[in-house]
Amino acid sequence: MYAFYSLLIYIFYSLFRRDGGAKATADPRDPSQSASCKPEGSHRPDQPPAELWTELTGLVGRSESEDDGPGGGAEGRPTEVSLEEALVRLAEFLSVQLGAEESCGYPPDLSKPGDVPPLLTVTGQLLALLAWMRSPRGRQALPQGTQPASGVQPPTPAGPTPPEESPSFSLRGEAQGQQASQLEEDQRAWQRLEQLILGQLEELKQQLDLQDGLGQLHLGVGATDSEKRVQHLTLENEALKQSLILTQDLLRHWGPGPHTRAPQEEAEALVELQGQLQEAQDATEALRVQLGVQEVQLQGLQGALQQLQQETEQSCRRELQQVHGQLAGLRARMASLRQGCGDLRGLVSTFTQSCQGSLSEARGQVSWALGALSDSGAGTQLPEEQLGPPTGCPGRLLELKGNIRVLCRLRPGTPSSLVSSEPGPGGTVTTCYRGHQRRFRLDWVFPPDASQEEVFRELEPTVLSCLRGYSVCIFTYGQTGTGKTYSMEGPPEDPGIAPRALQSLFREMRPGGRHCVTLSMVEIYNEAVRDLLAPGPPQRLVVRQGPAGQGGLQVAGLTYWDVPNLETLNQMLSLGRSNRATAATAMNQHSSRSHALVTLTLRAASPTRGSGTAGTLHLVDLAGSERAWKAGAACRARGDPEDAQRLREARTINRSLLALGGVMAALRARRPHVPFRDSQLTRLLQPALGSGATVVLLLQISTRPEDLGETVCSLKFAERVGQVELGPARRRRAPRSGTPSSLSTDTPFTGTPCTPTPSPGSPPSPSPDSGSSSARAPPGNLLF
Ligand SMILES: Nc1ncnc2c1ncn2[C@@H]1O[C@H](COP(=O)(O)OP(=O)(O)OP(=O)(O)O)[C@@H](O)[C@H]1O
Repeated sequence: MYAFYSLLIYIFYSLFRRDGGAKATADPRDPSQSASCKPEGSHRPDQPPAELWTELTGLVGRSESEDDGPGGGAEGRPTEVSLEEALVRLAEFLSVQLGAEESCGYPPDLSKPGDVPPLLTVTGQLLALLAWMRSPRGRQALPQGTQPASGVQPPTPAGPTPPEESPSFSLRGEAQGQQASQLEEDQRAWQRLEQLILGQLEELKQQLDLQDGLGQLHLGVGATDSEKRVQHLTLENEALKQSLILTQDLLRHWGPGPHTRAPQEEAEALVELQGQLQEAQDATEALRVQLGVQEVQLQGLQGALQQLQQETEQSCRRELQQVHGQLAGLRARMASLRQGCGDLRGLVSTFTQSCQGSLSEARGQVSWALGALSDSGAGTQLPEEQLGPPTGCPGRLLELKGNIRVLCRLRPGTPSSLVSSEPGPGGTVTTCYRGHQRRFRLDWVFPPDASQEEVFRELEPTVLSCLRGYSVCIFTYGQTGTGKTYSMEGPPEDPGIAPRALQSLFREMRPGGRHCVTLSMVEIYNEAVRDLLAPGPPQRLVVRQGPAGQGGLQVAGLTYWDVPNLETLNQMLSLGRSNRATAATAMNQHSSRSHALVTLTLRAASPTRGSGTAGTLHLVDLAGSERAWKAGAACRARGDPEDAQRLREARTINRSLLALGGVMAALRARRPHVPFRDSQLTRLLQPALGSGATVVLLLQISTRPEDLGETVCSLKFAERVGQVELGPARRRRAPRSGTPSSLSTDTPFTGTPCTPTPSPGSPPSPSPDSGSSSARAPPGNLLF
């Protein structure tokens, strides 16, 4: 029982100390402090009843220790027990207590109001009070009730606007009225509860007094068990009394008490608080508005900054692009200047060489003339080649014109808007391929209706320069079926470049002249070099490098024919053509499946004891380029049993043409290494493409839309070839009377001796009316 009352006191103390602890500490009359001063420890029973008892006494002990205050020392201070924990302990204790009473044989009859133990009643009331105090209303009312009247400050003069002046006065007045009435109601409820608890405590006190009297009666009698129990109860009663007194003090002190603050004051305080709240809200709102304005300003500034950054970036980019453009322009200008400088250098060098050539030629002429005069008297006529350049030969102009020229001839056929041309010198071909328009400039463009005569007229000066010792190479290049063979050979009724060139050369040479013409003709079929003018069936020839120091190439077994006249030459050419490999392709019924190389050497003996000239004319009819997939598809569509053969031919042709492109690219870039050895074609063309040679590329293109891809490729190749510089054209000197072996390295093919036979597939035998052709038999391996 003692513990129970102590616990009750503790609960009260905890309740009120938590709610008004600060004030209780500050108040010297604080009952909790007086409670803590009470020597409750001395009232504890000598024999602890159970664990629960220990715990409860521990709780009380803790509350006492806590009550020691700040001066009590923090060392060994037990942890604070929560109110909830105390309540749980109280409930447990009650159940134990009731159980003990039941076990004693006089259980209380709870159905009768008179039999309900006052302890239970008081506890119930306390718990009800506790529940009310923890409710929102209790929380609201309790602090006000426990605050001393002095704590309420009267409204200051500088406080909020008087209610009469405030527009929200009526509303606030209503709120204040409601709060005041609620306060009064709570106060009345509190007083009722207080009265009730006090009454019950009084009843409890009376019962305790009764028990106390009984205890004193028994205390003096003896020391039986009942007496001991009575003594114990007496002590417990004593403790209860003290607890009761303490509880009353607590209630008196911490109860609502008389309200010192009038409702009017409360209302004024409320108004003031509301005013302060309103002010705070206004200030907050103003700050919020200010914040919003500053945020807007910040956003504006950020936007401006971003715009400024973008503008700066754009202007920087523009300037950078301009600088790039200027740089590119300057680079291009520098390149063109460099090129112009190179051209000028070339021209100067050409001109110098030309002058030197002319000078030496003049010297030779003078010396020859002097020799002739001394040998045969003043009436001796000068040889015709020394009288001046042949008619139609522009002489030095040819050298200055450039050593590589690219001409383009359009094959007749369906005109297409995808390929257009501006014919004539410096003409252009414009293609529109895959939506991309491209313009190619060439040295000369022949329209589809250009005649063979027109084409040759442009080439004739170059051809005739061979008579003066120049090395000239004319080759036709283009897609299969575009007219390469037509342009080079031509039909008998409309001959092409080769027959016209030979005719022109023999016309210029004049019968009885000092020129000696030799001829050789080979084809390259599937990378095999074959002699088309061999007396027997065409044999595969071996091409190899000449002995060190002599340079050039060796083509072992190649026949080399002296041609006395044009008729014999034409006969031999037609024989060689007939030996050439042809086959039907998708684009051409008589497609040349090999590259054909005709080489004519024109040696002019010098009238003096000096060296003569040795001009060379290479006429090359290349096999047509054909895309492999196209060739394969065409073969399959035709159902040709020799499909594989055609496909192989197409691949070999393309490979060798690719090698030719590689050689042209290396020459154009002036690389130290030119890959002449990549194919048999480039190996054989090496002398014709060497330094000082004159090269004419006749590009054949188709205007058909389906051939547009190949046409563009061919034009690109021609463009690359046009950029090659072989240096100024140079004349070749030949020994005064030499054999082919003594010719310079660009002298064409020489061959092993053979006896001409009239059988088909071999060179024609000499005929009395047409002169004679004879195969030369140079000593040993002959140079190419
Ligand atoms: N300018 C032209 N005028 C008239 N006919 C032409 C012309 N060009 C080409 N042809 C004709 O086109 C056909 C193919 O010509 P050609 O054999 O010369 O082509 P190619 O380029 O040599 O083909 P391939 O590379 O397959 O040998 C021939 O029948 C030829 O008569």
